[in-house]
Amino acid sequence: MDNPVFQKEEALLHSYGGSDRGGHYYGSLSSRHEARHTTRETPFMEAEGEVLESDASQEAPSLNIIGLSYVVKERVGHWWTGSCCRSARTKVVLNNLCMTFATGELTALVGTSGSGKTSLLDVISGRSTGVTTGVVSYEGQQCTRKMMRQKSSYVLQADRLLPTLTVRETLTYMAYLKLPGHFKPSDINRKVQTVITDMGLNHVAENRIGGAIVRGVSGGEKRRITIGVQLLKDPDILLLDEPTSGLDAFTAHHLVQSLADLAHKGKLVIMSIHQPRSDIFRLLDKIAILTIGQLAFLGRPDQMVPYFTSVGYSCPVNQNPCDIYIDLTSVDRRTPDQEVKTLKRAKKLCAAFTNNEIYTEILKRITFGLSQYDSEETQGTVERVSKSPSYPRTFNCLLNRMNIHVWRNRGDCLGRFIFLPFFIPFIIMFLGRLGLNQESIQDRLGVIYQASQVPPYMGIVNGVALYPALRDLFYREYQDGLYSTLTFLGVYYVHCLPFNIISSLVFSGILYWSVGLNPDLVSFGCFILVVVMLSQIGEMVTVSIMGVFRNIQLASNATTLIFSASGVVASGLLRTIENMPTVLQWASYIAVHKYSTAILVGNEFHGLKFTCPEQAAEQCMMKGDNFINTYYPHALEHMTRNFIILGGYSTAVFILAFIVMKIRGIPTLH
Ligand SMILES: Nc1ncnc2c1ncn2[C@@H]1O[C@H](COP(=O)(O)OP(=O)(O)OP(=O)(O)O)[C@@H](O)[C@H]1O
Repeated sequence: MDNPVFQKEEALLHSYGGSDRGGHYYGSLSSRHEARHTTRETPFMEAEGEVLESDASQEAPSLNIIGLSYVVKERVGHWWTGSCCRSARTKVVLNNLCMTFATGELTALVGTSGSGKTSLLDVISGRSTGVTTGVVSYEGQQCTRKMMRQKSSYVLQADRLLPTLTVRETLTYMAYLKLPGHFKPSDINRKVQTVITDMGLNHVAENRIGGAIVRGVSGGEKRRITIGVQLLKDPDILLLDEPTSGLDAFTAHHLVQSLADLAHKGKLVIMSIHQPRSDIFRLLDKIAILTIGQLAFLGRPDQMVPYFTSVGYSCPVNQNPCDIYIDLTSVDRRTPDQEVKTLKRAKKLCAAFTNNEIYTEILKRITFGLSQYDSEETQGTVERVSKSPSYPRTFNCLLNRMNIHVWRNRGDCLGRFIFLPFFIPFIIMFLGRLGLNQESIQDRLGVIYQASQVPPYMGIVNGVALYPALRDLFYREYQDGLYSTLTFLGVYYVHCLPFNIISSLVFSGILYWSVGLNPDLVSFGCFILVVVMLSQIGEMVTVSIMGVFRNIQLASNATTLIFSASGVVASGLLRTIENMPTVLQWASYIAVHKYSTAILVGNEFHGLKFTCPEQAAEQCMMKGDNFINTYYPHALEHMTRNFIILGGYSTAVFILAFIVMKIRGIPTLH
């Protein structure tokens, strides 16, 4: 420990401290030693003596990982046991990794499924959910989640793009969300064009992305767009999880060639890949083989065969070394005997690597890299100050994107405008034109029941059709730190309002005058307002319930049940509320239909006079106001109050959707 450089490194690492949940998400060097899960020792001490002899002309590594362990908790048992009652099993996903990555290099993380490649990228990018110990540093400084989100961009395995937008539109909207507010539209267009050119997307720039039904760009082009989205911010570090998965050999080769070009232009690029073909292998600057969360090799591709040959595993002629050595380090879990045998071999290979001079050189480079930045100015954690776009710009951009998405999607658009009015012919056929005889009282109640039941259902249908795709995109963009949950829900609320107003106007306008409801213009206005509010409430309740149940089917069933129950129990149209059991009478107070029906009944019957056959005059309800006083006693005097409650409902369900999303959190996306 006499070595001055190493002492400084120790001091720097100790000063980081902190826990996984704090501002610094990697533990200190001391916690690394405590949390070590194997008996394998990192030969820091051997490296220490040689640090000052390290070749100073060597390029300083940028991203260093020192003694990184990552532990997650797995819940064991069936879901119905409840998450609180299920026992939790601790799983060590990454075990004491020491790695170094340099700017200007493309490094591939390879290894069999479950070896820890994605988890390592999650930890580096600051998206891990488990407990992390050890140190990740960039340019000599302890990384925080915030810092890594600013400096790095992470391309997930799955493309999450809106199928209705063109390639250029997708990148332009993302540029508005990602780039600082001082970027003018002309700067943004220039930036987007540069990314389109860099990613080789010029020939499809004006094409729609497309989806399962409408054919758009190819799978490889989608991958390039996803990568392009992450390049808009011009990140120092680009992380990619399986960028070639699902691509044919030719497209995969070209994609990796683009990544290598990017790296050679001055970026630090790390990608995970299952089993690179030999043509891809040749494009890599570094390769890391992971197995059982440990490092079996990290070095240049040309070091691989000599290294494995030196530990007793040569590569047959004309074979892809990657295929051979990934298989060699894999654990075969098909039979217990095979598992024991291959696990032993994998552990032996990991231990052998840590005793090899390539590994010692890695440790020297880590220490050398840390010493490069160990100056007064770079002490501590410095986070790049990045100006975000202004709130109105973000809001406007999201709103435009959502509206374009709906307008371009024939199904969503027709759903928004046509579903609600679609009910009109059915209701007209069923009831015909209302007169003012005694039977018309029952018929009017039928129209009121339909007018208060159908709009929330249409809200549910529209919410289920549109919201999930936008929510998936939101999860992705939220993880990139682009905007908040409140902004997303606010934009969704504002975007659906005009659609609900237009469809409610059409629905109410035709229905009201066709069947001949109360011909008073104020009553007509109140009728429209109730229909708009019910549509909006229906859609926002669906959004809230989809926050509770991420399963769309479950959420739509639950929302339908809620509104059915509300209509049956609280409208008073099927059974008078006073005749119901006390518990249901109380429950009706929280049901939206109690207030909407009272408004619609008061609105419809006020001032109407009904005819009555002379012989049955005593059983007749001659005045509409008498009907109101008998069955909805306070409907007229509480009209304003009921409207305020309905307005409060719209706000309450919005707040509920926000709270639910906050409590449920954002799922880890892959
Ligand atoms: N949050 C988590 N909860 C439970 N298990 C986890 C969690 N994160 C990772 N694991 C487990 O850790 C192991 C490594 O997962 P990881 O996704 O990193 O592997 P991988 O090498 O990327 O695999 P693949 O190539 O199949 O994507 C797996 O067994 C996985 O189930």
